Amino acid sequence: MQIKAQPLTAENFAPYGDVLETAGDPDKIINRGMCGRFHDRAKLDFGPDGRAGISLFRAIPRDIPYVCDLLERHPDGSQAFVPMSMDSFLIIVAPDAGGKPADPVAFVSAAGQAINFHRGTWHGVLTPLHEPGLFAVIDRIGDTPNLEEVDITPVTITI
Ligand SMILES: NC(=O)N[C@@H](O)C(=O)O
Ligand code: NI
Repeated sequence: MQIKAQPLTAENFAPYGDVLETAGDPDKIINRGMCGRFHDRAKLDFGPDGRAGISLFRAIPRDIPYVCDLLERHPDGSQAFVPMSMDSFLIIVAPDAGGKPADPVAFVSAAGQAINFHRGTWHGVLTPLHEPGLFAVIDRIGDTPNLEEVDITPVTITI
């Protein structure tokens, strides 16, 4: 199967998670007028037994077309990917169909956008498209594995 990644927007990503971006006016002007705060823009969820963690990922950029043959989800918490460079990256998600992923959907972010997968969202692993592939990842730290992985029929993704 081949799919084309669509531009990432808050609307088209809403079934899967949140898009973090400084679009429009800030919610608050702070720091004596020197900073706009886009306040509380993601639904973070770490479950009753977990806690929030920030990790840094340095991932190898992928070439396009990109073949995705694995999806995963985190049943116990959300996961946010925040690029530490002004580069686009590839986001692959899929609706759930009886505990397995349905056909995937792909998005490509604009520079300056970040995402937060809601708890349990089927997704491809972090997929940078440019060096340095450096991201801050905010997700659940806890005692459970919090990871379900599923091999899928390979999907070729273009942009
Ligand atoms: N496993 C891990 O830390 N990362 C994955 O969850 C991922 O989505 O990249
Ligand atoms: Ni993940």
